Amino acid sequence: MQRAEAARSALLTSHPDAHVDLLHLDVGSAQSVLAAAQEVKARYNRIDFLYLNAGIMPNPQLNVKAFFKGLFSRNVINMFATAEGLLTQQDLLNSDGLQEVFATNLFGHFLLIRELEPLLCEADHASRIVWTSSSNARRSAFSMEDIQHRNGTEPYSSSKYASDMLSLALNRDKNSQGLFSSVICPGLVMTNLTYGILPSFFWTIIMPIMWLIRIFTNTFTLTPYNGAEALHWLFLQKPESLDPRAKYHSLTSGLGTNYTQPHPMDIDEGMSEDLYSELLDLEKVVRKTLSERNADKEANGQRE
Ligand SMILES: NC(=O)C1=CN([C@@H]2O[C@H](COP(=O)(O)OP(=O)(O)OC[C@H]3O[C@@H](n4cnc5c(N)ncnc54)[C@H](OP(=O)(O)O)[C@@H]3O)[C@@H](O)[C@H]2O)C=CC1
Ligand SMILES: CC(C)=CCC[C@@H](C)[C@H]1CC[C@H]2C3=C(CC[C@]12C)[C@@]1(C)CCC(=O)[C@@H](C)[C@@H]1CC3
Repeated sequence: MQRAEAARSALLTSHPDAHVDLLHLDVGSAQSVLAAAQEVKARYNRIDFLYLNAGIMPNPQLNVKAFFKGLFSRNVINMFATAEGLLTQQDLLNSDGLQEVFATNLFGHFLLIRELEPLLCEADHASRIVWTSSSNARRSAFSMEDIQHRNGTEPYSSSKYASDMLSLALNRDKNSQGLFSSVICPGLVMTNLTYGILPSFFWTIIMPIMWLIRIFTNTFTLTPYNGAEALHWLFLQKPESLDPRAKYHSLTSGLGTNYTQPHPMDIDEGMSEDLYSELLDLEKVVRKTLSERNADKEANGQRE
């Protein structure tokens, strides 16, 4: 919570009238999500905006050969914008027995939304969900037979594609109850996530090249401030005016101007509805396992 305290202090320095509450939440743990949601429900009776930004890309491996091949191909701009074919990750199982990337980037957020539905779905009041997705989300990385991506090497791409589909399904099912969901991509931003792919000194050395590439793609937003452009832009829009099938991209021009642009997502209604039901089924299993585990713990505690 130390970093959260520091962020809170910084916010209060720039906005002294703001009210900033902190809450501990590990989206990669079902138990933690349920506990945090209980706390939110106890503290508040309405949610206006829920930003689902937490995400991981563990053990990323860069395919150097594919990078140099792509560099001299006609696909070079797309390669820099989406990293298609460049990255794989090694995923692990978490304490709930779920794939960690799936659990953190998608399922934990799904469970949180489900728990907070009473605060999010009020017919007389619009609530907004915003997912931080990625231009790395790709249909071919996702399989309905393996939604957790147990058998592949691109769990990040798969989880982000799943979040795009889930957003569409939420809009279809919940717009009538006042809940609206949108998806953004912040572009390539220098954060701990990118420092996990290549070391920070390397990024510093190639920074002039990155500014040069920005002229051709505009997706190299590079700073968290620039990357947050689409989040801010969405905040200012009327939810009914937004396209549920669009991903809103933060972009930065060669001259450093920030803007937001919608791009159609490569998703279909049937598949997103199927994913939604799969997630509901998995939720039942996870809740059952948790309550059995908690009952066991209680019984053991009483025996001691
Ligand atoms: N950087 C980039 O180029 C891009 C990033 N994104 C997405 O942006 C989002 C933010 O990533 P970014 O800032 O780059 O990466 P960082 O690794 O710097 O930050 C990740 C954030 O997610 C939080 N987080 C991670 N795991 C958990 C968890 N189990 N429970 C709660 N919070 C968690 C971290 O919290 P804490 O600090 O407490 O650990 C941190 O705030 C991610 O969803 C990422 O996929 C999308 C496109 C491009
Ligand atoms: C810029 C140069 C000369 C070298 C860097 C090559 C790659 C490390 C880099 C190229 C495209 C980048 C990229 C991402 C990570 C780093 C790259 C692969 C992301 C996958 C990071 C996370 C995301 O969600 C995507 C939006 C990024 C897409 C581009």
